[in-house]
Amino acid sequence: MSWLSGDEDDDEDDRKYSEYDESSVRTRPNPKANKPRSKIRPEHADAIEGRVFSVDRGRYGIWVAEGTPEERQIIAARARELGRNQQGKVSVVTGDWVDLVGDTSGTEGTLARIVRIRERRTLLRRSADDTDAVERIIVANADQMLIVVAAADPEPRPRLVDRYLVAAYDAGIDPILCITKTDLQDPAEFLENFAGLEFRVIASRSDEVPLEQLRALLEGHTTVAVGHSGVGKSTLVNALVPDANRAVGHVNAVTGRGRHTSSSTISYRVGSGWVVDTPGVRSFGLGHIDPGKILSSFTDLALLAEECPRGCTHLPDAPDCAIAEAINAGALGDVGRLRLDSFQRLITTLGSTSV
Ligand SMILES: Nc1nc2c(ncn2[C@@H]2O[C@H](COP(=O)(O)OP(=O)(O)OP(=O)(O)O)[C@@H](O)[C@H]2O)c(=O)[nH]1
Ligand SMILES: [Zn+2]
Repeated sequence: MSWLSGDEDDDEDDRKYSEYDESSVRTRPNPKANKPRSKIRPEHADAIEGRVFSVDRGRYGIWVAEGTPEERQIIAARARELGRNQQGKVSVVTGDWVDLVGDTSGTEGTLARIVRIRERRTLLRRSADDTDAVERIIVANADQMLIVVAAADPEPRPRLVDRYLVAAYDAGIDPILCITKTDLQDPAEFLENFAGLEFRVIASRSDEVPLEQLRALLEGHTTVAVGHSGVGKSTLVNALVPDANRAVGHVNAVTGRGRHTSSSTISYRVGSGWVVDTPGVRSFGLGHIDPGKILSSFTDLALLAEECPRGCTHLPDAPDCAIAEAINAGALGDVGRLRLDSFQRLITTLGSTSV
């Protein structure tokens, strides 16, 4: 865990955390890096690509030619040829890169067709609850998760943050923790819960939103924002996104539909980055998650686990767990114990018995 700050005074903290802070420098500077490439098949060779920013009852709002003079928003529907998979219709979700044919002019009243979904780089999913193995996709191609939690009012719950972390690690998405309402409470004590984890932390208060730091974090990335109701997520997004950038407004003007009635996400453009807000996501079940993937997000622990007995749970009561043995022998220094504790807490979150 590392604090992010524009403040020079924090150099000391940076040094303190630097030994286990490798993930915070794992940035992806190339703004196009989260755009998966795939070969255009011969059919629809004239298709153009675009990125889905809204989903509303079978109509998809799509940005095309982003960052060029031809940049525009268009509305599209699914082409029949998109087909079905075992779960039913192949779904197009916010964040998907798609290939489009038909009228792609973006002129009012026109409709393009989505003929292909490009390979997804990440997929953030949830189940209705922890026992439900049916997964729902929240967003495709996000590479960061902004976990918004209030320092107080509502009282922060470490277990809830754990759940978001599990979902992020499972999806291969970098978590960032944003603590709001720091005017009400010093978040230091709460943050001790995460001392063994590698993620970036940013503090915010509504009278002093750290806009520059946030914009720098979001630039060039697709960031999905999650948080419990009342934590101040809207306040944060409102400060970050002037009304004019709200992509969703344009779609409503074209379709004449009510404001994001049935969509559970709303996307905003911030510089060359995207923020996908999830106000409609009420629960975050983890029934679909594979605990093995959580371990692989802890690369240092995963390496030690190679020596574990088959079927090792890596939990405190696991006999001969090689991770625990190595850490007790000082393998990862002082932070090793904290990391193992955090990892164990996360997999216990899943109620899993085997990793
Ligand atoms: N003291 C303090 N209050 C804040 C801060 N940020 C937001 N609030 C207040 O907290 C309440 C909830 O803020 P919202 O931004 O609506 O929270 P939200 O997470 O979007 O919640 P939902 O709209 O329910 O999803 C509002 O009354 C805000 O004025 C902050 O930094 N400090
Ligand atoms: Zn083990």
